[in-house]
Amino acid sequence: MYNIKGKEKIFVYTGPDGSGRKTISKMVATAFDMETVLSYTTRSPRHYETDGEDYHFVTEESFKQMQAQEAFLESVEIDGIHYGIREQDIVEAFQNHDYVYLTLNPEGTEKLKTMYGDGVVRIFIYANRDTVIRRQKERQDSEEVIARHLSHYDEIMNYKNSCEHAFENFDSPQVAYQVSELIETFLDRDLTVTDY
Ligand SMILES: Nc1nc2c(ncn2[C@@H]2O[C@H](COP(=O)(O)OP(=O)(O)O)[C@@H](O)[C@H]2O)c(=O)[nH]1
Ligand SMILES: Nc1ncnc2c1ncn2[C@@H]1O[C@H](COP(=O)(O)OP(=O)(O)O)[C@@H](O)[C@H]1O
Repeated sequence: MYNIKGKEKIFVYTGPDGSGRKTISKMVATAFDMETVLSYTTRSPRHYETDGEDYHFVTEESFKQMQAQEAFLESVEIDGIHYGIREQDIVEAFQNHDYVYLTLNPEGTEKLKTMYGDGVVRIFIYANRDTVIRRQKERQDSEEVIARHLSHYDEIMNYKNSCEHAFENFDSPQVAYQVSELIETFLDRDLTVTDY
């Protein structure tokens, strides 16, 4: 297991699918020196996804091989699909950045929290059921994918109160601003005032 050092933090975005976790996390990351680590998954890419940009899409066989080599820091199976974060990717991300962010389901989030304690900050992003349905329809997820995601909605919402921070995502620029303010509080800035 990778040992988190000094100022290093893992910000984990969790919450219901379609609530806007990835959208918010990307908006926030533009303002800070933080990097994400893509998961490996055995599911096929959706029409709006690209290998190496959204996920590393791999076969069942390669995933199993990676598991056998204990390559994953954390991995889960959701509805028969495997997802995992490769430990070496985390090691490399921390070589150049103090902050790494991930988008995980509550099970994976909880595993990382147990491993790293204060090194992990959980940011729960949510929206009501109708809104997540509408957003998934807008990004043209299939009825089957939407139904699968909705079957987890209530259970995922139950995780909200366990997280350090929770934001309802109506207006993404506003939420991104609020999350950025939160991340600011972790920055170890030199607060000397300079007159120009
Ligand atoms: N624990 C864990 N969860 C993951 C990982 N990669 C993705 N997830 C989460 O797994 C859930 C299911 O993902 P999926 O249905 O493919 O929807 P997606 O969020 O649009 O990719 C989502 O909540 C993802 O954020 C991972 O490596 N580990
Ligand atoms: N505040 C918002 N208002 C309207 N649409 C949004 C908002 N936040 C995200 N979206 C859109 O909703 C969809 C789901 O967002 P995404 O970030 O992919 O969710 P998640 O990562 O939680 O599954 C995307 O098409 C995204 O552009």
